[in-house]
Amino acid sequence: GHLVLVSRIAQLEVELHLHLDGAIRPETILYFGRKRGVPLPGSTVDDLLKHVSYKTPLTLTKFLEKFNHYMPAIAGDREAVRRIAYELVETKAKEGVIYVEIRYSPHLLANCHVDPIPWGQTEGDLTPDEVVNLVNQGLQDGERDFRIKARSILCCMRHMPSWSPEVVELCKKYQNNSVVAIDLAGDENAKVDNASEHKKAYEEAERCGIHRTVHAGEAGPPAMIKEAVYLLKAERIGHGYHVLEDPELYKELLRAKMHFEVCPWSSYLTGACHPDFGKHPLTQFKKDRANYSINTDDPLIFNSNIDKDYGIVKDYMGFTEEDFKRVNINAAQSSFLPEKEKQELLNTLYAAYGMDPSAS
Ligand SMILES: O=c1[nH]cnc2c1ncn2[C@@H]1O[C@H](CO)[C@@H](O)[C@H]1O
Repeated sequence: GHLVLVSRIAQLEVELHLHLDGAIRPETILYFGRKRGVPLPGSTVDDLLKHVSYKTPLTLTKFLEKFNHYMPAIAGDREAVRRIAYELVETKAKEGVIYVEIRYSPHLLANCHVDPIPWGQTEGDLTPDEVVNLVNQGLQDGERDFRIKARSILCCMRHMPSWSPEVVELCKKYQNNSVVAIDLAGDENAKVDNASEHKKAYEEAERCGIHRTVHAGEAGPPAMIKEAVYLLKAERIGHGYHVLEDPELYKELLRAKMHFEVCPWSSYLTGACHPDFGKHPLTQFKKDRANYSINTDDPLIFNSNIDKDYGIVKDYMGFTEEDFKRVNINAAQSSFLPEKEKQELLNTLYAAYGMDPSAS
């Protein structure tokens, strides 16, 4: 009878690590490819996904090449940039996410005032600044229509230190107008000459009260995490799996309650972790009651959604409903929202989870 309806605890989620350009609907890529006459590797959703998504581990470097297949259809188009942001909020709302931080590189969606112009585009008139404006509009329209909260994080790219000064300037210009933080994404094993530009950008972010996260220790060694924390003053670590190879550092970060943005299915497909989920760093994080969230990362390329990642940790790592509550409370606590909004988010979760706020 009707009692069955209450048997499943309504699980509301908080997602902190999600790439806008790794979460585009294939239908939207096909639409803009056709509309703009940009050739794509397939003309149906299935064909396109055959090239863009995959099921067995690649290297991080090979995974990052997947973006080449479809970004030319989206980058440089105002309507497309605004729409992918809007649609991602809709997708997340349908998955039960009530607060999401969406990250992207403004430069990788632009076709002017960016050097080099990405994806082999011819020069146009969409600047990184206007990209941020368009994404903000999409996110804000999505928040209104789908009644969840969405904020954004602007990415510096490891291999493009020359873009980083503008990334932090855009964070400042749009601070708390959707934008809450700066990130450093891309291939952490790539050799970079001008890495001091990243450091300068992060110093400026700290000076201006802009929150900081860094992709580190995903495919790279624990030294990258050290650098992220102590040099770049990261408040959260994107992935961070390889922290376990430096027990001293791990102990320090546990003590400091450093937040790890864990992406289970992503970590399998990028070859970041041992393919046996029973040996995944998350099992250790769980034992140690570390501070972490569970995230999808690039659901287009990983052909996934939040249920996939929750399913993996439930089936292979023994996560229970109670564990998921704690994960999401930690995520909310480590979110980059201003204090008052963070409290509101926490209160919403406590109420939904039937928890006493003072008991956590
Ligand atoms: O798992 C990841 N590790 C490192 N970089 C990534 C990952 N997923 C996406 N990006 C990079 O971040 C850019 C901005 O969103 C993407 O274009 C991609 O190059």
